[in-house]
Amino acid sequence: MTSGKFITFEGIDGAGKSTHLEFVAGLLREKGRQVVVTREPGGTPLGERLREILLREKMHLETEALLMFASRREHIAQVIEPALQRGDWVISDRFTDATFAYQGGGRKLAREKLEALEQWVHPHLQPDLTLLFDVPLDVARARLDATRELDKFEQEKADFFAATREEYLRRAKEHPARFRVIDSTRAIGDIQAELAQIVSAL
Ligand SMILES: Nc1ncnc2c1ncn2[C@@H]1O[C@H](COP(=O)(O)OP(=O)(O)OP(=O)(O)O)[C@@H](O)[C@H]1O
Ligand SMILES: Cc1cn([C@H]2C[C@H](O)[C@@H](COP(=O)(O)O)O2)c(=O)[nH]c1=O
Repeated sequence: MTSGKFITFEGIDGAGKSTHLEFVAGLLREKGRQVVVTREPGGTPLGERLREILLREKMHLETEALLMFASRREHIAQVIEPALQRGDWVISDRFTDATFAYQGGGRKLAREKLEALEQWVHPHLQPDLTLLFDVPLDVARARLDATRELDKFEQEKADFFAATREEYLRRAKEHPARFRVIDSTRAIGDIQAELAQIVSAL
């Protein structure tokens, strides 16, 4: 059995990450891999119910961080770990970097608290590769406005997203072996050409 890998997609809302999930999954399937595509918050029946609450209801910032990690605990137990143990590849639309970026950067929750939760919930699990889709705020906002009704996070102001993006980029610098920063302002075809190179090197 080949060993599976864990790939996460990250970026501020509207950066374009979801556009490329199935493309990367398709590349891996062409190479004969079994691929599980999932997301956070969500990915399990309980996680999807938590997602509904998290994306709609206002709450204390610590409640929000705890619910993100509660959803994640279930996701790891029910989906991520079983898939990796089977030798499948897992692609998740967001994981713990999102909590550091949104609840830490955006909402200013102390990083030490998030590190403690990370140690509790997944002390031995980290993505093998994190693709960070990076765009300036105005580009992300224009993409969102063109597409849909905005959820609780998407309605946040520019300074929230500036801090979220900054924390993503800080983490990418902190973990250079794991992160690949993708310039997501480019045409979709150009981004996919880069993704194909990254995947073939895995
Ligand atoms: N490189 C690109 N150029 C132009 N438009 C793009 C590009 N990438 C994505 N888009 C468009 O931007 C919109 C948002 O993309 P997408 O849903 O992939 O973003 P996202 O980062 O997953 O957002 P969210 O996290 O809020 O779900 C979509 O309409 C998509 O077609
Ligand atoms: C995992 C995670 C997510 N969020 C936020 C980020 C997004 O605004 C939503 C998820 O929606 P998406 O469009 O499907 O990406 O939730 C967060 O604040 N903290 C997290 O840990």
